[in-house]
Amino acid sequence: MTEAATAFVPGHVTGFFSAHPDEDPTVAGSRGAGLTLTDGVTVTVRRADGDADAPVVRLGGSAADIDPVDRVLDTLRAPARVEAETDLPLGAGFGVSGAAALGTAFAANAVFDRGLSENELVTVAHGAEVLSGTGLGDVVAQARGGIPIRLEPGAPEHGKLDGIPARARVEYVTFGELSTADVLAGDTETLSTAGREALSTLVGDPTLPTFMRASRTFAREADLLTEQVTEAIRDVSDAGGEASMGMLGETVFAVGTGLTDAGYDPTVCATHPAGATLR
Ligand SMILES: Nc1ncnc2c1ncn2[C@@H]1O[C@H](COP(=O)(O)OP(=O)(O)OP(=O)(O)O)[C@@H](O)[C@H]1O
Ligand SMILES: CC(C)(CO)[C@@H](O)C(=O)[O-]
Repeated sequence: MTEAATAFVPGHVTGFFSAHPDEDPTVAGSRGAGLTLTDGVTVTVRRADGDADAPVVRLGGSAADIDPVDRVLDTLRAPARVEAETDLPLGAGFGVSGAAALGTAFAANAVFDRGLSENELVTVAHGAEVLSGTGLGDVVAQARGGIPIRLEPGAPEHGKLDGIPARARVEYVTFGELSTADVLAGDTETLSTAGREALSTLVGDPTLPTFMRASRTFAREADLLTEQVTEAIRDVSDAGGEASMGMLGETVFAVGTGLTDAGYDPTVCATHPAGATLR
């Protein structure tokens, strides 16, 4: 009997997206594109030890409420404790909740011997994330790795993914949080129109420079930019680099040394070459 299992899930920063709600959470999702990151979330699932007072989920050592993680445990009928560790900022557009859900699915399947396939586990985590309102496309992107292009929304049996064949150093700074649940619960028509245009631009030229340009146009047209984010993107541009806003957070990400060259002190990572894995 396995007592514990650990999974690693890359972070995912969305550059642009369109929202595609549906009553069926495996059909619901987003189209768009983003970067998966070597900075991610390490998730350990352990069989519950019978201490009813112990928190089910810990994030960075403290008790945490991550709704999609609870849903994954329910779906997999897994009486477990979950420990998530990450260096990524929370609530700032790095897909921490999706990563925690996907890592929980992979690790709980191993611990409780549930016998599900990767696509099935991605479907469980994607559905949990959609029902929680915390994301639409992070889970499928994090399961793929690299630089995913989400051509069709939804879990694996409905969604369709492609990718940009490139690798890059990635820099980021975060000025604050943006509530994904609030944005997704509001009127998403304007942002989705901008997201569809950005996707057609990227599909015509699936390269990193076009991804960065399409993401900047999206952020502007979707009306999501804040003053600090606008200023940082402009600074990077003035220094000859490429940056955009991480959806959905008050986050700026750049490829190469864009933020450093502009005088910022960013966190540095890289695009992640592969998707979520058990350790
Ligand atoms: N101080 C905190 N701020 C924000 N979230 C926190 C905090 N502490 C714990 N959390 C939990 O961490 C998770 C962060 O995930 P959330 O969906 O808010 O953002 P994200 O996944 O990092 O970004 P996004 O969905 O915008 O890509 C949430 O489920 C939240 O419950
Ligand atoms: C909605 C979203 C931007 C939240 O991080 C992400 O899940 C996405 O790209 O679908």
